[in-house]
Amino acid sequence: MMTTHANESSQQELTSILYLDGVSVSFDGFKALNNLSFVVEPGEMRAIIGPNGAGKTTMMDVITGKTKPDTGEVFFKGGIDLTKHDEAFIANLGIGRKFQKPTVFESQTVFHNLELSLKGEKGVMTTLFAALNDAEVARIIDVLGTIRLTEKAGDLAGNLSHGQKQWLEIGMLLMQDPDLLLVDEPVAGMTDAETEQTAILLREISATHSVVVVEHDMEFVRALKSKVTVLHEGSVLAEGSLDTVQNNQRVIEVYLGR
Ligand SMILES: Nc1ncnc2c1ncn2[C@@H]1O[C@H](COP(=O)(O)OP(=O)(O)OP(=O)(O)O)[C@@H](O)[C@H]1O
Repeated sequence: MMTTHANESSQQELTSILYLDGVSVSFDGFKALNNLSFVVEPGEMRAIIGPNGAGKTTMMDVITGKTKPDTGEVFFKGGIDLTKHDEAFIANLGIGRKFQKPTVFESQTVFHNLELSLKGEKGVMTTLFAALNDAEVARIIDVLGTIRLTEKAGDLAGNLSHGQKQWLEIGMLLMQDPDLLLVDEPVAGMTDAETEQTAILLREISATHSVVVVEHDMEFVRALKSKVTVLHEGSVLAEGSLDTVQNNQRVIEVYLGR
């Protein structure tokens, strides 16, 4: 008879939005990920924390197909084996990634940045001259509201504050309507007010999308009110509410207490 654990695992594999099991990645013999396993449920927001070098970026790289794991399983939406696909294909499957540094088109307006991100692979030249249909305009207006940039729609992206550029880039991801958003250190360099707004904004987004956020700022992580996974040396050290992991002795030793 199969063990209960195996049955539970395969059940989670089928119903989860993101499923990592036993994932290892080595660089020249150094294990950046070491038997990493965690599961994100549909509609969940998850914060990933951990010291420098814990493997957070490598984990994102594995999910988005930039790095192939040496061993382990990575599944999206139940049955899609992400280890079998490249980055472009995975992005089209509905996984949007926001890197730490914003990469908006500075010489274009906020509105146009969102327009250029519309799904449909129209190509930049076509998009520049194609008229938007009503549904597309409505969608851009909706996203402008979500990212708090309605008033800035006609401004050049280059004139936005650092925090607003981060929001615009989140908006550009939202235009593609991904099922899963991966957000890397969104509040680094933000003002306190922007950081607070970003937590509210991501919580709103998580009502309709699954979101994985990597972040060091504990006050921000608390404001996300999500389950937290602590990585250390390429594995999960602890998982649970922020209060639970903050009181975990091992977490205090390797990360929070330093
Ligand atoms: N391409 C690579 N070649 C060699 N070593 C690498 C490579 N990428 C990552 N590493 C190493 O793997 C480990 C994990 O790195 P990773 O960037 O995933 O950690 P991190 O948790 O994102 O750290 P940080 O919080 O500093 O961004 C580090 O020790 C890093 O030096």
